[in-house]
Amino acid sequence: MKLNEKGLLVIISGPSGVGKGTVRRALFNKPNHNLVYSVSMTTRKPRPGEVDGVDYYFVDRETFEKRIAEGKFLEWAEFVGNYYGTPKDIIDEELAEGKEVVLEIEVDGALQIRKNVKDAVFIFIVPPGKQALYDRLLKRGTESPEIIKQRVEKADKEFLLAHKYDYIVVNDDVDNAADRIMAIIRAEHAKTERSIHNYLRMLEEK
Ligand SMILES: Nc1nc2c(ncn2[C@@H]2O[C@H](COP(=O)(O)OP(=O)(O)O)[C@@H](O)[C@H]2O)c(=O)[nH]1
Ligand SMILES: Nc1ncnc2c1ncn2[C@@H]1O[C@H](COP(=O)(O)OP(=O)(O)O)[C@@H](O)[C@H]1O
Repeated sequence: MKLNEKGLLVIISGPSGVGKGTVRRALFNKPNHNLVYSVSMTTRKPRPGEVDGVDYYFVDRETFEKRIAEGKFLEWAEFVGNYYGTPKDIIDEELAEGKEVVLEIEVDGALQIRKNVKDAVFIFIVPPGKQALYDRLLKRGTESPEIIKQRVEKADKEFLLAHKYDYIVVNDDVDNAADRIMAIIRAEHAKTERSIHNYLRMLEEK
């Protein structure tokens, strides 16, 4: 029985260092899901251990700007000195296949999608306290103190837009946060319009 013919965009945002990547990896390790991760394109330099095509598509500014001009992004934004964008073509294919496509993106980009896409659920991840952001970025050790400062300052502005999201998830414990996101995705699938659409398709296939 195929009940998820109609794809869903799952937008996960939240300030740098809140644990988006960590929670997303825990989410993908859960059993029985139909999730795929949308690999973004960025002009940021790879961190040690990051793999091109897995964590991001790493490109230079010229390549990124050419892609903007060609309309190749579902959304894009500049974040603390670098471009980040969601490649469009692959997402269209995955949604048509009924997949749940997870985007881990910052607030400007999420709000662009809010305007243009109907089948999307918006989740904002918050830390258990303000100091936690700074502590987590420091512990991760991938950014210089100056960039950490800029990212934490940026977080204050991002919090002001959190009310535009459908759900807030506190990342106190990674596994609990991933469970809550999975519950949100399940609930989204059971919404009437989506369920009726999928149910009728299922009857047609019989
Ligand atoms: N708008 C937009 N933001 C993105 C995209 N990919 C990543 N981001 C966001 O850009 C910000 C910086 O990402 P990154 O440099 O990897 O730092 P990290 O989130 O602290 O690991 C984060 O908020 C990401 O969620 C994208 O395709 N579009
Ligand atoms: N619930 C949590 N409790 C403690 N540390 C966490 C938690 N979630 C993530 N971290 C740590 O915080 C740091 C930032 O997490 P990361 O997933 O890279 O954040 P983001 O992708 O939002 O920038 C990492 O070192 C990660 O191990």
